[in-house]
Amino acid sequence: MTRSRTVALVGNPNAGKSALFNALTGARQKIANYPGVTVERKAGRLTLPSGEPVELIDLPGSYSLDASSPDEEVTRRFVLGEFEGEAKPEVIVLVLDAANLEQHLVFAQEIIALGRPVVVALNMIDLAERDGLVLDPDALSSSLGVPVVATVAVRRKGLVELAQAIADAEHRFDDHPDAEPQPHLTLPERRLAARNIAKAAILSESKGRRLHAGLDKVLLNPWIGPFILFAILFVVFQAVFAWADPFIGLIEGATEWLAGIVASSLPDGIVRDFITEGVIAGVGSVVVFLPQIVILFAFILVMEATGYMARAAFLMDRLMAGVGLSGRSFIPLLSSFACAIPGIMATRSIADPKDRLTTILIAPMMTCSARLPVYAVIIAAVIPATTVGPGIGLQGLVLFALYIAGILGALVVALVLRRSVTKGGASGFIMELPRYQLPRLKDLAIGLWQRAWVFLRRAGTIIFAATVILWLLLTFPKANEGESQLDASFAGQIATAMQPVFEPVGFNREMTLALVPAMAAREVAVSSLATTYAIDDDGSEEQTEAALRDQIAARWSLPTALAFLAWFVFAPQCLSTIAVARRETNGWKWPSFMLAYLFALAYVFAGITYWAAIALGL
Ligand SMILES: Nc1nc2c(ncn2[C@@H]2O[C@H](COP(=O)(O)OP(=O)(O)OP(=O)(O)O)[C@@H](O)[C@H]2O)c(=O)[nH]1
Ligand SMILES: [Mg+2]
Repeated sequence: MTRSRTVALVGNPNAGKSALFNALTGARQKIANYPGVTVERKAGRLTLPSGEPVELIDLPGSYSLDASSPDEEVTRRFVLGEFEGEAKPEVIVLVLDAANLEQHLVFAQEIIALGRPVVVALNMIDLAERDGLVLDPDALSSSLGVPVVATVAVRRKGLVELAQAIADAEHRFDDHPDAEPQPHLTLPERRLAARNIAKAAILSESKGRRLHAGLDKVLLNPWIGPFILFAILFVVFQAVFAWADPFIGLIEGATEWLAGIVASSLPDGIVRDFITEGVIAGVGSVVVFLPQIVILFAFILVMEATGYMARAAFLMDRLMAGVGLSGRSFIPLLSSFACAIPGIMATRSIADPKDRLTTILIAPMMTCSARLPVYAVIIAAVIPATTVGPGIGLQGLVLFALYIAGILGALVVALVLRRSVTKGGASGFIMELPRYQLPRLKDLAIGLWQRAWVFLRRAGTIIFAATVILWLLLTFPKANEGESQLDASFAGQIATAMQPVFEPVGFNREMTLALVPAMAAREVAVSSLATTYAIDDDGSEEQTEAALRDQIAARWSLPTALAFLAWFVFAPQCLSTIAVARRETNGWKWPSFMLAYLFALAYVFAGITYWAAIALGL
């Protein structure tokens, strides 16, 4: 009995092997637009044009014959005939993605060098053409020394030609069975050769595609790429301070004007106090940060729209793998820079439950936009607006450092969690990179408007409510003659009771007090301080963000202010985040864990910052 001959489909992940397999055999293998779909070999029957049946084997995608993962191992063993009782495949069909030819040629050379009969299926030529790339299969064939057939697996194009080439390859090899394996090339040598072969196969390439390829070469370069990303982020945080000032001035002017009108038109009394100290000082002190939030999001939206953000994710993938997370966690973590709530919801796209849990647990450490007002007001108050280099403002630098502190903290925590409570292997991830595009002004405007609206709505609802409650607690009971209102009030009493806990990390009583309403939303810390100082400082007529800044500058020492900033890098100051974490993890166990470890981190880091600053004589 003669065993039917076998033909194997080999190539990089996502080249379209399974799609070709299905088209050639009528099978229904799972295909999908991401690498690593096929993880086992699957056999089917292919009838050659001569009517002769052969066994076609679909193999997992692979980057190299030096297998690193179990699925790649299957491919290697099959191609080299290492499976017990199975012969080597008679013909290897090497499936290449025409749109990513250079990358795919790296592995292709390794296969061709085996000296076995090979037919190249130059697949996805439709995508290449869509991108403005016209390839010459004959040129490719003469560089590689094997037949090349252009195919579009999903549209059944080139299938007959491919089957014929398979039949021919078999016979040609039967005639010259003595083909010698070629000398082994190292990976860098194969990379270089891949570039030259790919270049030689290009008939024409549109200007746009060349530009995009050139951009990617720079932006995704393993050395230059991260540097550029870092530089861009650096500029963003500089801009948040440098560009916002005139706009902040406008809003401040408007608040002052409003406060003036209220002060002169309302009679002295509780209503006037409520409006000036509670609403205008409290809510107004938060609204003033709108320009900074808009600037931050303008940058983020532009990076998303141009396709740069996906490249940033790609660059971060290796870093993420280093701490046991996959690049899949990047997008959820990135959304957490706006707010941890959508970020935690976005983790639903992470298949591995432990990957997902780890991502949820660290998401609150990404600096959400609610922290920006807190950071901004304290930085403006205690960090001098000097420059530390050409065009580098110290305030922007400190803000940048706070964002980095949150990211580093998250990475370290992920590393620890992945070795302890959420132990497990990291899953690989390679993402499709979208094409570069110029952002559309209209989309940008809509995106910014949405962000601004979310922020203003928060100011009008949750921040307003928390400020009003705090104002009531600060205003009653009324102080006796000679007593300070802060000491006498309910809020003051609460703060005094909590103070022993926070005294060791350098917090003063107003800061301690601000922590409580800030559980509703972090920005409330700002409005709370503003209201507290407005009530405490009855002499002043000015009750704006500028006044708050002056109060902080006058009353807080630098170590105290830095400790407060360090606290907010980590503290899980937001009940809605905890509630979402509960919903997404189906229970209180993980949210409680999250609360506990984040508060502990916040406390420890505030303390370290405070005492280190004192030791440094700041
Ligand atoms: N436009 C176009 N899409 C294709 C073509 N061939 C495959 N695809 C698509 O490319 C994606 C990947 O195809 P698969 O067949 O799963 O790729 P694979 O090589 O088996 O990938 P792994 O199993 O992960 O190694 C799927 O979304 C296919 O629909 C083609 O010629 N043209
Ligand atoms: Mg497959």
